[in-house]
Amino acid sequence: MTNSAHTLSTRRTQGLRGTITIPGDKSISHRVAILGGLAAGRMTVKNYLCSQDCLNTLRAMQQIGAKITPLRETPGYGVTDFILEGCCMQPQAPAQDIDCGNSGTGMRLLAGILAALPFTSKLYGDASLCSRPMQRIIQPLSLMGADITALGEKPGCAPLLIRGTRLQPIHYNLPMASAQVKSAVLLAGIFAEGTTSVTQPAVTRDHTERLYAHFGIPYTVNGLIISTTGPADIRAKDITVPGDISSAAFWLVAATICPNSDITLLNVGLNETRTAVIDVLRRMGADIRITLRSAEHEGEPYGDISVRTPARLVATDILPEEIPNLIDEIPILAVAAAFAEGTTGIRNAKELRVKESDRIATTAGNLRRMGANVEEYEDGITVTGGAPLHGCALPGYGDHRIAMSFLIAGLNAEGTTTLDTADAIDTSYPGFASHLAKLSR
Ligand SMILES: O=C(O)C1=C[C@@H](OP(=O)(O)O)[C@@H](O)[C@H](O)C1
Ligand SMILES: C=C(OP(=O)(O)O)C(=O)O
Repeated sequence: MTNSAHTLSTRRTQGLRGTITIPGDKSISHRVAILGGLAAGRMTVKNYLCSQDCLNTLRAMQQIGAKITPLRETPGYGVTDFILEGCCMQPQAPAQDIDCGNSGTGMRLLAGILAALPFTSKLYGDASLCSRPMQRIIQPLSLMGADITALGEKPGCAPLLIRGTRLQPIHYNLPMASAQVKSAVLLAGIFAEGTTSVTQPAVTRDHTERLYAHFGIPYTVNGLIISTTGPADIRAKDITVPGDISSAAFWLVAATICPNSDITLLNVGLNETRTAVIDVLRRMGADIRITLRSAEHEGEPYGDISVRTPARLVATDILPEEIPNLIDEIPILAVAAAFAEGTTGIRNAKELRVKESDRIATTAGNLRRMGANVEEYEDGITVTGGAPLHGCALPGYGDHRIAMSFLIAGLNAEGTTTLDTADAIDTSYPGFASHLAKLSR
């Protein structure tokens, strides 16, 4: 691997070897900052993800009154362990506008609580975030009585001006399988008097619900309907964040497509609403072994994963119900598909068009540039494997998952693969480059 300003490059490896510890889960870290930052009391947070997205959410909570005391700092990475003292539901108005950076999760979840707090706040982000749809949270929150104005150049987009007010409970039918929208409504529901519920069209990641159990916030799950009853108290309680399976996914694929690989990933979250990537890779023939360390550790299962190069890789169709549970892993799964015999179908995934980049277009475009056979559809792609990939200079589109996916593709491609805007990787996986260097030595 080579490295300059904002580009990173990879070349064909002799195989990946070694053991790494996967950094904290991004989705859980955002939610711990928000709920812990509102809670009554002090809690110890361990293994928080020190990525730009999650640091922005933590800073937002500090702006409204949460306090942080660092406990452990990993040089070059950040403070993963700290004491978080919540504002005990008595937040203060932020002195400055709140920067959500590149994070859809941060902005949408924060909007859910700020809509109910007794002050005006403004959420902004980078160019990518300010082009992503916010109407999907403005609509249900407005039904609850929220006063949110989208100030962006693009209609329905950030910056968001939020004038906090008293909210009413609602029942909301989620029009898309989005854990962010579900969570924004459920977070607002903590403040509304009565029962707020959300019916999701398919199972989406359930970290919000698990954290409600952890922090003593009332909630029920009845099939696809999740309900909470407010106003609720939040009791501070220590927590350790498991490793992020969406970050582990890059190595699951790397050790599957590169001959002579044998790696172990420690401390990976194995919540079943997140593990569809493992099911799909196993169907394709990947040799993945799991050692469960704990079936329920503070509400989330986690374990170690060993991966080694399989004999052969075959195509599969990703099922519609699997899509929400591997939505962020689709670019790297598409890379795996380029190494599989046959045609892999990835459809029913039009949500990918509104991520940090249009991931249908950016994944298809970069695979084609490397020589893969790809068909693009409105709701996904098909990839026919077998054509050898060749390295080239590729756009990263400022999208962390696109940059990491194609750096992994470069590990089994002819020549050099270079990604621009690779600094975006810090959005979710600071330490990716050093893990790459460690495993592919
Ligand atoms: O709730 C969350 O933490 C997330 C939900 C997903 O987004 P959607 O809810 O928009 O599908 C995912 O893409 C994102 O990285 C994190
Ligand atoms: C889509 C992602 O995150 P967010 O929506 O929080 O920006 C992601 O991490 O791939």
